[in-house]
Amino acid sequence: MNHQFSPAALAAQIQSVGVDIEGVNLSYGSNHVLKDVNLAIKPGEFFAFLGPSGCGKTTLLRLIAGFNTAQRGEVRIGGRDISGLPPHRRDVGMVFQSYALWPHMTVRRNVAFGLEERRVPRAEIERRVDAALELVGLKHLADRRPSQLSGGQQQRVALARTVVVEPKILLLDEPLSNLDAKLRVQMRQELLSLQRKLGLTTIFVTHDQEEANTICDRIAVMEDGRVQQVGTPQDLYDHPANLFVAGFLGTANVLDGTVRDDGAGGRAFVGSGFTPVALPAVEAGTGTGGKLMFRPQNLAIRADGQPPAPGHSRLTGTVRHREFLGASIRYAVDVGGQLVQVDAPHQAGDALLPPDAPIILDLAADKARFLRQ
Ligand SMILES: Nc1ncnc2c1ncn2[C@@H]1O[C@H](COP(=O)(O)OP(=O)(O)OP(=O)(O)O)[C@@H](O)[C@H]1O
Repeated sequence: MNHQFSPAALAAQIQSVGVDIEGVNLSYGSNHVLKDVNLAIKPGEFFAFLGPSGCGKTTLLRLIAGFNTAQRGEVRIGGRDISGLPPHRRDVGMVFQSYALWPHMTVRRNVAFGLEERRVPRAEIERRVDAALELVGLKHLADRRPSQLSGGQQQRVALARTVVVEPKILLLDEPLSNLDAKLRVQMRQELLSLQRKLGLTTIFVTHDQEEANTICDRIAVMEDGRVQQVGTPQDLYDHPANLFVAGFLGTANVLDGTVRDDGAGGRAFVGSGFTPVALPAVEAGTGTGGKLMFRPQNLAIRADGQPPAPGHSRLTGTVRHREFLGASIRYAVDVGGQLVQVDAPHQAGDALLPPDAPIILDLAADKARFLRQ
């Protein structure tokens, strides 16, 4: 192997491979934790497992790493079934929430450790460690111990230590959760730029939708051991498959109602406190009950007397409370006994609506989604 031992050469050594998870079921005793999980992660993709605490994200990640065993199903890396392989033969690098650095070793020795275990020649170790430290911007701190580093720097050491052995897949288990809010934002951009430089297929576990949205190409939203939906952040936000996904990726307004004929050969959603909302693409028979989901920014406040704009439904309600957010005001509005949130853009000098004020809202019908559950 002709290593140049620069960050670019380290990147060139990494081959992007895909990860396929098929029909995976895993139980701890009677606790069925992963339920028929199927996922196809593409080579070079930055992919997130996103979901609330206890939904099985870490269990799935550890299954890929080889620390857990499924009762049913298969995991393939680069097309090869790795279910029978122990962790050290899977070419998988994992970064833990706690970093798991050796406290008695310098940064350099921490990063070198995996290469020493693999009995890589000393001179090659030195050069590869230099390249990995340069990649994460820590060459100047190579002789410090972990306790002499900030949280963000320790995180970078953990990353350097993982990528220096040139894994095929990088697994990150809530890697930013021990950092303060400002550093978390900075580190997520660093993670993204490192991942792009290396082109390394990366799976990132998080319960923080903003983190997943800002850095990941695609996200699998998980709930109670099942994958609810897979898509780009924008897909999931704009076209959630169900109420769980809608509510997990941002604020979701939900109105109860029923599908009815609109009298012109189409369908409309009908309920209390709003005029019928056209549902042009919905495949639900008349009389089907369901929910209409839309975002706070899909509503516009109208002055009394203005007719609804074309393609809009009219909602009438009462302001219950408001939050001043600077650039906008979020009003919580009672519409026919159901609470709806609306974001109104704010300019200096604008008057705010007080609690108990009547309010008229227009909903852009093409932004609303009919959901059966
Ligand atoms: N080693 C284990 N033995 C028994 N049960 C476990 C074990 N590890 C996890 N569990 C259980 O499996 C379920 C899923 O846990 P997991 O850690 O995968 O969730 P998670 O989505 O990663 O949550 P968090 O965000 O809190 O880490 C939980 O009910 C948990 O209690």
